[in-house]
Amino acid sequence: MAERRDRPQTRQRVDPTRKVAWEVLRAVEEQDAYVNLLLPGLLRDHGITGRDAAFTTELTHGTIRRSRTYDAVLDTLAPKGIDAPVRDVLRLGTHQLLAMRVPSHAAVSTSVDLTRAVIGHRPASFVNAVLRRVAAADLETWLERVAPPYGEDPVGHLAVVHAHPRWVVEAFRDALGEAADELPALLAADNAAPQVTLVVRPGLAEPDDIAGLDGEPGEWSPYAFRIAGGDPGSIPGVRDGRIGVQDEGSQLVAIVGASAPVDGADDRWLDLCAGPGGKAALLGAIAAGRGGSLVANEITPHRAELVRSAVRLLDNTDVSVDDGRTLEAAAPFDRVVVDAPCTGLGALRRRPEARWRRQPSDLESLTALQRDLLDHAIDLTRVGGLVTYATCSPHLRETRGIVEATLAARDDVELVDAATVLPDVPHLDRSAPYVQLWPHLHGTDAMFVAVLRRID
Ligand SMILES: C[S@@+](CC[C@H](N)C(=O)[O-])C[C@H]1O[C@@H](n2cnc3c(N)ncnc32)[C@H](O)[C@@H]1O
Repeated sequence: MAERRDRPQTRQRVDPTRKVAWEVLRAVEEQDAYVNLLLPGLLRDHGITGRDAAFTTELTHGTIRRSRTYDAVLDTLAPKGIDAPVRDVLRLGTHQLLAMRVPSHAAVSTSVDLTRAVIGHRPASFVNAVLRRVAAADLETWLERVAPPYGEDPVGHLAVVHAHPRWVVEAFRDALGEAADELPALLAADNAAPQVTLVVRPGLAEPDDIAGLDGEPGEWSPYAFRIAGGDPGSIPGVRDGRIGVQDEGSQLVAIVGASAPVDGADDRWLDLCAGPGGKAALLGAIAAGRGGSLVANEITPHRAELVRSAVRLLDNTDVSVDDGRTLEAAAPFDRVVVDAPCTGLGALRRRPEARWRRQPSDLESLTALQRDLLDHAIDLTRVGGLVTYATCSPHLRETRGIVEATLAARDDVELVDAATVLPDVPHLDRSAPYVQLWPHLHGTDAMFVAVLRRID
């Protein structure tokens, strides 16, 4: 009997949505899995669709985003330690109790059933006892108990309340600069699911292609259309590549890259870091409308395949698979876009696990790569041509730090005011020559853009 109780009870009735969420949490912890890659397949395999799929997605994403905050709650209730598989059941239960509208009895009993089904009988009463104590207070009350007081440790307080690592809170505070009082709003925006935005690629799609869709045009990109919901993959134009799914911030990066004023010839364009190809497809489509061509380069072969797929309708766009630090070209380019590999701290809304996986030490290798890529991009640009440098991170070492170090080291480039290229976009710090977008102000990822002109 005892042996049977210690094994998972395979015949135990278990809610498939919660079981899938638990499996994703385990894979994130044990195998460094990516939620966005793993979850859709598991939903399909288990036949979870519609409202159940939306519930599972919110349960998984929300729990992982807030996992360290929930750990602070759970550790006060179980100070002797919690085994990792049990902790994941408790994190899911805690999210249902404190952040979803799941009635307490349902959140607790389904967590107990889940424990019996996937771990065994023994921890079930422990899970029951801990979750009943979690349910005894609401989120606000728990946060007051487990977060350091704001007055004593503002960064530590915000880190727990908004579930971000301390170093990320500090990086955002530094990037906001004089607007540091917006930090709580920025952190809160990072915990909300982003709206799905389409890019209606010019010259490929017609207004008719989105006519029947429930949504509204984007605010600043003429190509953006924000949809109210549903699966964008079911839209015919998306399936055949005339329309894409692309954050409006990413569209604005491509628009700056394509529109900052250049003197003279303007028909040879390069996207140095193109995978998976969202910006390349928009840049290529804009270039095609002006009679220009694009080389879309990507170092990783499987990501270059994604670029090929994204630009498959554009006969002015060639894909190359090369290291952007050493790529050779027959002739220099009029425009080069460097959408550099970065920490991705500006897109945390999209990747629930990323905030906990990224480490400050990642900055060393990334900033060295960013410097080298920007340097080589300048080498590949003709005199008078433009280099657009972008990151989906607002971290100052990856943004201004890279641009300023490059300007200090070279006398053949000057800074162009990128913000003037987007005169209608509000909330840009127009005293600086850069564009920095923010989730809490623009509803976009926190994209950074700088433009440099080759002068010698
Ligand atoms: C931020 S992503 C680019 C996103 C892309 N522009 C888009 O909009 O879909 C950076 C890309 O740079 C690629 N990369 C990394 N190191 C590189 C290198 N040395 N040369 C060229 N590409 C590189 C990465 O594989 C990744 O696909």
